[in-house]
Amino acid sequence: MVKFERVPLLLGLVLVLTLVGAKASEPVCRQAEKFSRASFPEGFLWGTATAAFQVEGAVDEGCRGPSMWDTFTKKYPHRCQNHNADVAVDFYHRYKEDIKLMRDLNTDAFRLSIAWPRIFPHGRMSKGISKQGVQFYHDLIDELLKNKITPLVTVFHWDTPQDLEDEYGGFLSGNIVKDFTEYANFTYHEYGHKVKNWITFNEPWVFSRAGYDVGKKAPGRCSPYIQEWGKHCEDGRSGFEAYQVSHNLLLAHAYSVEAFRACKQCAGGKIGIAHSPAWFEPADLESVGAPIERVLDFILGWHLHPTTYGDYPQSMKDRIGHRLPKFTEAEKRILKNSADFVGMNYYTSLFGANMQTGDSKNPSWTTDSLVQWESKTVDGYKIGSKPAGGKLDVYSRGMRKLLKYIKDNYGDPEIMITENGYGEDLGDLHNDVATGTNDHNRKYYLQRHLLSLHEAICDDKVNVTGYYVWSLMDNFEWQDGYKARFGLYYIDFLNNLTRHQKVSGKWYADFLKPGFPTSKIVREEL
Ligand SMILES: CC1=CC(=O)CC(C)(C)[C@@]1(O)/C=C/C(C)=C\C(=O)O[C@@H]1O[C@H](CO)[C@@H](O)[C@H](O)[C@H]1O
Repeated sequence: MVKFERVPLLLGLVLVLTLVGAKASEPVCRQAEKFSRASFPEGFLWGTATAAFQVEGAVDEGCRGPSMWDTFTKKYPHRCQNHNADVAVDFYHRYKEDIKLMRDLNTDAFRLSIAWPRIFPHGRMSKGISKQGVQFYHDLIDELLKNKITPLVTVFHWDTPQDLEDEYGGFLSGNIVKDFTEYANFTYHEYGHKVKNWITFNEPWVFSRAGYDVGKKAPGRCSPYIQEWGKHCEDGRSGFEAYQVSHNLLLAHAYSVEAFRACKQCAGGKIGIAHSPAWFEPADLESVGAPIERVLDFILGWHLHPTTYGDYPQSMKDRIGHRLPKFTEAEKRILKNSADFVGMNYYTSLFGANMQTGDSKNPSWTTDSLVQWESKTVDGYKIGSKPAGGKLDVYSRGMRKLLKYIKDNYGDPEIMITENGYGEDLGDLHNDVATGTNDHNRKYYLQRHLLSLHEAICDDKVNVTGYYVWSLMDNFEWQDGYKARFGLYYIDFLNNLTRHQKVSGKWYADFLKPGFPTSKIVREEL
């Protein structure tokens, strides 16, 4: 029998054992009267995200050199809606005003990217450094810090210096590893004492597949047999180049992380990659299990497996064979554990249908995975709702499932949602400010995803530490030009790029306002 006076002692022992048993990384959720930022763990970062090429403009200022996206938009205007990013939304000149908008949203974090050709206009240091470019990012970062907004810096968001494209084909060549590492290392040493959160690469899967397998994004390379885009591609080799590009990119990541970890002024900082997986549900019984595992390996494991475990997923090696480059043992060692956190950009989910055979004569990333992407099951069920004008199906559970999947399969890492947002094409009403700001669909999208995120953190105990809405404001949406709007602020392109807060922006600001009764939505309504 337990004697009364021993009870406190026993309770103390239980408490100690519980604390020892609990993982230090496990999130501590808080009770809040209303669903709001107060429902999330203390210290969670709330922000918005952008990328240099999509917002800055000023492409000829401060000695900036051209990037491959400048070339792509000028050489193939028809592949980008006849739009370019020469002015974009003029963030280069208006960043102070835009930081006020971030304050108005009650955000405390901001994801930006550095444009490589703004720092090294010709791609490498020996060919010149742009002092103005370097200064621009100092000014921007200082202004953020002055406003108590924590920067998350992406070193590379797709704007390869054109000179490196011309010299050796950019990421198609192993030469990029040295040049990228030099550039990244320069940024770490220049800004590492001010910036503690870093991302080396944005969305390697999209960069390699869309640029070098499908040909939809710069540099627009693919084989002629690729549906829809093949007719536009002047050069390329689908089923080969994307794997080579990612191989070089992964090595560039690993060597640059080694440089980051050796950089004294970067001490206390962390660095990762921003991935962009979709979640997949099986389209039929035949697709349950292995096919879904395989497509997740292809879309996420391709880059997350090497940076966690040092090599590509076995399913990719089995399927792609000699077309998948191999890492040496030394490279595997440097790749392993080369990310301090996992960045995840989440937008949508799809159904995956098992394919019996690939197309060995006409290889491509998609057929290599032996999984067909579908937006409906054979019975006609949709993965989620797609409001009129919306770019993608809305399926917030996919985000929760992916977070749990990463926790379970990649060693329970720290994760940041580095992008999440709703894109729409307003069609004929593109320039109608009232329509553009009345974006209830975006507000619902954010609400649903934040509820799923809360479940991932508080119920599944996934270690998520930040959330960034894509995007602060409408901007240059790559091959969709300015037609697709993602912002919490509407840009009036006909009226001096005036910024207008949308309904979604107002909602996010309220959600983030300390103590504000933001919303009556409860889980059952999901
Ligand atoms: C949007 C998606 C459609 C698909 O068919 C495949 C997905 C579901 C995996 C998908 O998420 C692909 C996304 C792509 C191609 C691009 C992307 O995620 O880009 C990032 O998102 C922003 C909005 O598109 C973009 O502006 C930003 O620069 C990118 O980081």
